[in-house]
Amino acid sequence: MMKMKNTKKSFRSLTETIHSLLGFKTETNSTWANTVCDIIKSLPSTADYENDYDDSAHARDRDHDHDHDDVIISKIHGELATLNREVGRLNAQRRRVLNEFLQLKGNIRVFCRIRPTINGEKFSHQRPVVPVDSSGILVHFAENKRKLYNFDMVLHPGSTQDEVFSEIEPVIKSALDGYNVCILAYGQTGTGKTFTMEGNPDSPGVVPRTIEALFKQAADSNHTYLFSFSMLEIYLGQLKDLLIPHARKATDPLPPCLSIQTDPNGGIVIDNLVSIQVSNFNHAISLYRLGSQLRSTASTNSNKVSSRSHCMIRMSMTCSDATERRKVTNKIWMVDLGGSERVLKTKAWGRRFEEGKAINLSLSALGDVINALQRKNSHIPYRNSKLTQVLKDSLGEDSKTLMLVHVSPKEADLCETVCSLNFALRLRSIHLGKTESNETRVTREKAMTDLQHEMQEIENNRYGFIKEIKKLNQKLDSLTKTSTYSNEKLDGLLSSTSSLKAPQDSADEITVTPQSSKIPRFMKPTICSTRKSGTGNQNLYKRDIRPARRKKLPLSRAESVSFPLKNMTESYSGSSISRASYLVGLNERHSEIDDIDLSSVNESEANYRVSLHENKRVISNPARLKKSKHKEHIKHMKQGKPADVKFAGEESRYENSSTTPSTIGTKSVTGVDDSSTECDMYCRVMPCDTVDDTCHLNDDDSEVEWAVISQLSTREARNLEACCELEDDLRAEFSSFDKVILQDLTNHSFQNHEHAETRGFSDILKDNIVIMCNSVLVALGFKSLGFDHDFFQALMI
Ligand SMILES: Nc1ncnc2c1ncn2[C@@H]1O[C@H](COP(=O)(O)OP(=O)(O)OP(=O)(O)O)[C@@H](O)[C@H]1O
Repeated sequence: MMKMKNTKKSFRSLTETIHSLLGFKTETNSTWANTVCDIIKSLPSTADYENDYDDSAHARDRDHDHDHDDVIISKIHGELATLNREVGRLNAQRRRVLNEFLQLKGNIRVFCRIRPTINGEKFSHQRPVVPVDSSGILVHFAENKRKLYNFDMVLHPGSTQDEVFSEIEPVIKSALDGYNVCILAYGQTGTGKTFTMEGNPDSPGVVPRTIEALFKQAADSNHTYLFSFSMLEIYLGQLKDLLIPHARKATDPLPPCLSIQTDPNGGIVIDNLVSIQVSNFNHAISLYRLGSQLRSTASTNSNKVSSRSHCMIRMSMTCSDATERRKVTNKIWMVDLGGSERVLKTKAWGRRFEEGKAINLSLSALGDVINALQRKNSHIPYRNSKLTQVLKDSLGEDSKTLMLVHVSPKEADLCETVCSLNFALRLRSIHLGKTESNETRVTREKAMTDLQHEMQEIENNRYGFIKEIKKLNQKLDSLTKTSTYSNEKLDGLLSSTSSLKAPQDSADEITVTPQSSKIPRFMKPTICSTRKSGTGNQNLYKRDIRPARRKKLPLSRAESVSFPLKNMTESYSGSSISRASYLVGLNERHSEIDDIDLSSVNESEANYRVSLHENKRVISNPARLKKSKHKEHIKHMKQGKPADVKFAGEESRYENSSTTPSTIGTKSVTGVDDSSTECDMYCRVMPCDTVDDTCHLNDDDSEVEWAVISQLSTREARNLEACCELEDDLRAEFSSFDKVILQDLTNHSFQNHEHAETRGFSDILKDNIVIMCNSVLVALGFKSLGFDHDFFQALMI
């Protein structure tokens, strides 16, 4: 206090001193005096000093409070760190218990789902397939001939998608723990495999739920996961990438051939398979929807929209900061197997017959492999089908397999039902049934119950810790208005706490949980699923289907259209570029780039190209050019007219981007009416076929900042109308953007010439009138100067 008073005095005396100085120097130097006066004026008054003093006293008090708060905050931080460590420890324990539990349950588990009756199916006699409890099914062959089938779980006809998924969820946790996981939907055609895997918007199936759970659980964990999505089908024994449009005509370029390879660690790698890094659920689901549209389906006697192939969805995940994980990179396969069918019964012929045969053969090979695995045979016949080759590293010892066998409730299908049940039983009984003595079974079941209790305890403790963290966070919030560990995240953690469920006791009661009618956009059905729903399910699929006819999009023009391939090759090591004629420009410079981040298109796996520049981004789709357009382009080029594209043969592609940079130059396609420019950034794919071809692009590639070529083009994207459809897709996918514009670039190179050649009559008339007027004026000029026309003509000569 004394010190403060002294300071006050010294300030006062400073004013006095300056005032006295002013008096002393006034006569000698007026400028100096004025300056000093100014200083005096700007000096605070005495009252101000007093206020300052009070403020500083308060500030001191506040500082004191702050010091106190700081102590509390650092204490809370310390407690939070301890609690988080505890949660981490419990997570590790939970992982171990879960794994032990699943091992006891069996690494290969078989569930059976009975389809409910649909489309007014009626039963004249007693139901042929009756669930007796949560693990048994009674099949009535005849009046007094019945057989009981046991499974790990029986999902009765009324079981909801929620119930199905709750049984599957533990294996998803295993996937995040680094195990390869395989979920297979098996069964006769029309028994609901696709329904289980894909579901519908009201009751989404295993695939969307699994993807959602993966992202959610990964976000709740303490680690960073990188997910990538792939989708393929095995049709007539051939692998087809479902993220690349299929060739439809003989002249269409073939998509790259997929081949199954084994890496040095014994893992399976599918060469050329597109694998797109997905950053969130919406992104993955949009790709799933796109892939579903390309599935091979057909109408058969048994199912209106029958899958004629095995559809395989792969979510790969990499987590390098979790040492306790089984593998750094692992995957989860979700497979909608083709329907097993008796070809005689379905009366299939021709292609349908071939498809049925191929499906049956691969299913039989799958059965052999799982059977051999269960028996622990030294030889596992993986090589007998493409299906088992692809799943080789996800079916064995170190992975978790879940087979969902589907059966029909119809008496007419009894034969197929028994075949499916026997198939499933063959897989299951080997490790659990016949070879297991009663004593072992009791011990196993006891161990499982113990683990369940242990898991419950872990979850309770974890819950307690998380609640504690939440409270501390709130306290911290009130002190600092910031929190290191958001409560939303904690809410997620709390809701994700799970326990190992005991099998349900009663399966007889059929209850259908009403589903929410509010469905997220990504759950809206695909065209394929809408078709698949058939008449019986029309109420379930209420997608805003595109109008049958669409107005053509006006061509948007770009001042300069460029595609910085040379930069692309730096950021991406993809293997090929598809021929493409269409362009998508996005006008919005949006900050939520992560939402559409297709930038991490995988290594050497396909037709995707990514270029990343500062802020802008463009999405372009590779679509094939019409043959006629190729010819036109070539013709124009030969005539020396500006052309922006060169074409060569049909089949060849850039095989390796590292060989292409030197062949890719730049050339402008400017000269297009810029007043009509609608996009401020463009991207185009250069449809060069051979490495020798030179694709010219604009030197000024600053306009293209983000270039993502994805398979967003549908197979029909060959004309503008199809582009309109594509535009719809894009709008849906990237609704956060202001505008999505498609541009038919194939017309670009011709626009100048067309401009000259297609001038209207009015333009020609206007030109002629101008010439006439000029002539009259010149003539009048000469006349007025006194020269006659002879003189003028002489001049002209
Ligand atoms: N649990 C269920 N609840 C309601 N409808 C179902 C259920 N299971 C199947 N369905 C309906 O049965 C029909 C056939 O199902 P789905 O197409 O999924 O069979 P599938 O086994 O995939 O046939 P395929 O092998 O021929 O492709 C569909 O209309 C589907 O909506």
